Amino acid sequence: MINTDQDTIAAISTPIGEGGISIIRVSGEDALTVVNPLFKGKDLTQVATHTINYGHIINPTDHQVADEVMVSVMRAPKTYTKEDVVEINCHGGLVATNRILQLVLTHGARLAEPGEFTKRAFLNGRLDLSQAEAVMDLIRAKTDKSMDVAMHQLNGDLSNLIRQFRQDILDVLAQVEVNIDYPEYDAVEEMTSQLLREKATDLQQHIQGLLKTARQGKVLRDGLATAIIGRPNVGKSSLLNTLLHEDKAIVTNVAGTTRDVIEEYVNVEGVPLKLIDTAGIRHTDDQVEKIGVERSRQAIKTADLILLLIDQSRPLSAEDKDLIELTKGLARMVILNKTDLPTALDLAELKQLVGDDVIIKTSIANQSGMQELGAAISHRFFNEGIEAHHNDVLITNARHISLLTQAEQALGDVLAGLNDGLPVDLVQIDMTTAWNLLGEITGDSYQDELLDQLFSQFCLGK
Ligand SMILES: Nc1nc2c(c(=O)[nH]1)N(C=O)[C@@H](CNc1ccc(C(=O)N[C@@H](CCC(=O)O)C(=O)O)cc1)CN2
Ligand SMILES: Nc1nc2c(ncn2[C@@H]2O[C@H](COP(=O)(O)OP(=O)(O)OP(=O)(O)O)[C@@H](O)[C@H]2O)c(=O)[nH]1
Ligand SMILES: [Mg+2]
Repeated sequence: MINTDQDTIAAISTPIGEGGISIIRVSGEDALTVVNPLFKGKDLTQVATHTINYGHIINPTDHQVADEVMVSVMRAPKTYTKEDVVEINCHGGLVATNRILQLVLTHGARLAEPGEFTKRAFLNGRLDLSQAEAVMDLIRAKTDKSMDVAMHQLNGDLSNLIRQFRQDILDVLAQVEVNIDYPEYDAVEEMTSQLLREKATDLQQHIQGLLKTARQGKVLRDGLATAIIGRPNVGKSSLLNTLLHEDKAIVTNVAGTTRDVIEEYVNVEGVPLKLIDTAGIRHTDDQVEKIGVERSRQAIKTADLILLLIDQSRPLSAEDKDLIELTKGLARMVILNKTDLPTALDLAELKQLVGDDVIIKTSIANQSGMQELGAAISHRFFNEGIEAHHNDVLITNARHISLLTQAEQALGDVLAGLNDGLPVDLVQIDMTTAWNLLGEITGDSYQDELLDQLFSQFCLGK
């Protein structure tokens, strides 16, 4: 296979569409010699590094001006990729941006693959693998909290922890080697297995602790999936709109207004929620509504939290009772809405049906009860310990979870081997396996296929 890691690459690094400014990023040995002949202004090969330079991009063949631009020149190695980087800042818009990209591509650069700039940052040693993954998490972050988690990972907090684990394993393996080389001392075998046992137990506990953060990490990254459930017309879409401070979902007094599931991200009292407004659940012969109802049932199954809305201005209906039954045992909060209207519901009966679940009274129309609802959500969230590790490292990535799980198992094998009295050199193998698995998280050991697969999920231009 031809190695293309030395090519000079180019891509549009800003979203495609109308905007104030667009950036075409060029990286590689020839970045300057590719862009310079297209630039009318200062001689870019002569300007100081890390300067931005005003001028025009021209087509050298017909001398037509493509756009008025600012060009940043950043020479290796202090750049994002550690290669020479040139960034052309042009007017935002499809035409100018594509024109310039085309010119760059026909004058010596090739189109970058998705994530290729960041891949080079990794290959050239500026980032490790978990930091490169954090770059993508940053871009995808939907809440402040998930941005913070990704930022910590980009800063190397996870990498440092993993490196420490690996160093500990190396130290113990080195000690074991020394012991094996000097078998004349008494009880050396005893000491060696004691050493291995202590370290394996200690690391196993650390890794188990990390794996515990994974669920929390997922919530912080993706938001707590919160399904708003209830029969038609109870005020589900009104609740979504109120929490969002935006008229996102259609609200009418017609039962069956919402037909499809609507998802929106919102922060409630510091809790990142992925709110899911659903179609009111009832029996219906309407084809479209039927599908919506089916999707609502699906949303119940996958939700982390269920907000069950009930209209307290009406008696509990059979549909309400069905929904109470359907959501029984799930993480659920009951919201009694329309408290601005006279009460027609039998509260004692409801309490009997929902047991110990939190019940919150609201009038979404009058914005009352919203603070209580926010407080109840954050109380529930933080009391479940979601925030407990908030200054520590959080695991958010499926690849990391899988590798940590395997490493934890390898350490379990170390302990089992010691208990079964296996020879130390066999136990060492499991210890080394744990060391290798941890190394895959930071990319200290990796395979090319992994890199291709990982970076191909990135955005173009990143
Ligand atoms: N125009 C522009 N804005 C951008 C980026 C970019 O590439 N271009 N970034 C891209 O994602 C982010 C900033 N991240 C960056 C991270 C490291 C380096 C860098 O040059 N690092 C060098 C030297 C740092 C220094 O001068 O001290 C290094 O670490 O060796 C640049 C950008 C967000 N904003
Ligand atoms: N009086 C009163 N009316 C409310 C309150 N909350 C919502 N409504 C009204 O109830 C009606 C239904 O509200 P929606 O938010 O569309 O109800 P929904 O549960 O999303 O209904 P479907 O999408 O049909 O399942 C609208 O006319 C709202 O204005 C409230 O607290 N008090
Ligand atoms: Mg609705």
